[in-house]
Amino acid sequence: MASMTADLAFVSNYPMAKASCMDLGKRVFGVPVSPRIIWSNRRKLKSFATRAVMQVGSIVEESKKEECLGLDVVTEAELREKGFLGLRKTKLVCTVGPACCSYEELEKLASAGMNVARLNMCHNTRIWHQDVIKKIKKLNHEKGFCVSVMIDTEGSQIHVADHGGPSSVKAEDGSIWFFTTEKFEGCRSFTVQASYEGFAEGIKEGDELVVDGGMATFEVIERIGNDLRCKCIDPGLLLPRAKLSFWRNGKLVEKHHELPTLSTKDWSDIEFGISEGVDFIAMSFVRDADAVKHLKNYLLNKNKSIKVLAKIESLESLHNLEEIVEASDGIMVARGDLGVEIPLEQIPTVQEKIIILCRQLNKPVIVASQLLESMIEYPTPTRAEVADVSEAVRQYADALMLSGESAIGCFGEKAVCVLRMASTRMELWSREENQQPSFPQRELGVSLSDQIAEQICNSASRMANNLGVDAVFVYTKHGQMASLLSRNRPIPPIFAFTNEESTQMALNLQWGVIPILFDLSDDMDANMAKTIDLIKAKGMLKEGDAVLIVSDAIPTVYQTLQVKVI
Ligand SMILES: Nc1ncnc2c1ncn2[C@@H]1O[C@H](COP(=O)(O)OP(=O)(O)OP(=O)(O)O)[C@@H](O)[C@H]1O
Ligand SMILES: CC(=O)C(=O)O
Ligand SMILES: [K+]
Ligand SMILES: [Mg+2]
Repeated sequence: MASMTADLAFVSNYPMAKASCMDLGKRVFGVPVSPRIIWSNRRKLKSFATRAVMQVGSIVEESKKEECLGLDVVTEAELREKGFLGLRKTKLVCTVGPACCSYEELEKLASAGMNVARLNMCHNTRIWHQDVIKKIKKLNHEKGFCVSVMIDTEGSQIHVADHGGPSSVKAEDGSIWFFTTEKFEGCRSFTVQASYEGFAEGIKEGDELVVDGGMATFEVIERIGNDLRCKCIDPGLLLPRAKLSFWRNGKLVEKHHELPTLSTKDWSDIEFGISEGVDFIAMSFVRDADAVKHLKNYLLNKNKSIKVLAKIESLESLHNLEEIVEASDGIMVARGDLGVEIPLEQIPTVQEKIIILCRQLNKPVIVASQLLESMIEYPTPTRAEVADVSEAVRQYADALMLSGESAIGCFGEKAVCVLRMASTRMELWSREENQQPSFPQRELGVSLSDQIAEQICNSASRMANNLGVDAVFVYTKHGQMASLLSRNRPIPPIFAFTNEESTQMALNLQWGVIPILFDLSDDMDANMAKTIDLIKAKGMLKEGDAVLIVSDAIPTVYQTLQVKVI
């Protein structure tokens, strides 16, 4: 049987330590695979640890004046309070809206743990969004936060343009309503404006018109040109921009294929995002991989390293899930609109399936919508909401997202704290009480295109867990190895040092990764010595602490790897 061995270069000046590492590598894996690492272990290699740290200590004396560690203020505070293993791994995304758009409110969200700010281009003006982006960049620059910016496209969706009332309107059982595409000013009672011209096309008498995934339901009783006369059969509320879907014989009548994934307005919003230097573009209502590839190529041709996230929120996207995940830089499980297109009871299993697929294909995944919905109005979440949040963390999603809770709610900061506390608690439970194997290797069955990097990171993560190291340091240009390490969901946090700001901001979304902007040199020994020293100088790393180091930053070091298939 063919077996693969990797003979990898150690970045270490200590022959004795190197031999011990190799030996331990063999014992840990049972095969001679050894990632290029330098590490010291409190328990197993005490003498080497002392020597290594002393060596590093002498280097810091020389470099003290010129460097500072670009660790963000939130991580630094958390690290001081809880230590390496207490750092939160699950990332938090907050939607910015009128309730949190001031500098002070944004600062509160950032302090509470917001990693990414999301701007939904459905709402408000570009000037408003520009102002928010400026404030976030100012907070990062002046106050030492590290918050990335995401814009979320409006997409082409069939929704209520106007329902004839100022806010919500009740539809009573048996009441007759007109749904029209005719544009009119002001209110007409029992008349609802739909956003899309072709809204009534293909719709027949007897079809059901479902509002917001079940908030209210109507039966189509007559089609009159572009209008539908409908009877309310399940009373409920019509909210502004309520989503509309049609059902026939218990199946969704799919209408998205009639609409472009990126409208003219979406392209203008993308241009806006590019010029404002956003880090992520989340594409609404992605149907297949082509739209994602198109946007990615567009950005590539403009030499922009903005990450493209595909939102899974239509039935069609579920049919093409694998190709969409493959084509994108990350995924959002957009449960709000997804719940309009599939029965609600299917959401939990679909969510888990998407999270597993994203991990296999190494793409970050965000779980979004209604996580703490009741906190829009109340200062405490329901028990069911906390259970939902914890389940997403237990499934190892990369990130959790707040929508209305932060955008329009009265308790946005508190909602972030609830997410933070629930995630930290569940991460600890999974790990310490050993309820879940920390390394579910079987779930990572797929081999990615760069097998060497994949194997190094799998092995490194396993070593980090088995040896009980305090932290993993990765030196990375484009974030590849940081992301491959994160994919393994190792126990220690992953400190990713990169000299590319776009890499730093993109890694902000990845589970367990603390991205740090650092002036990497071509000398790996110097990089290691400097970064270890800088963390040590802040009192965060003590003698005897163990750090495992991986790198994809320097091509010449990378090329010293050899892989033999025997
Ligand atoms: N920039 C904004 N200005 C005004 N209101 C906003 C803004 N962003 C969000 N909101 C409000 O917060 C609510 C929740 O926001 P969010 O953008 O997450 O809605 P969503 O329906 O989940 O997203 P999507 O439209 O992408 O499906 C919205 O219904 C809207 O009322
Ligand atoms: C976030 C979003 O777009 C949704 O849940 O529909
Ligand atoms: K949107
Ligand atoms: Mg949506």
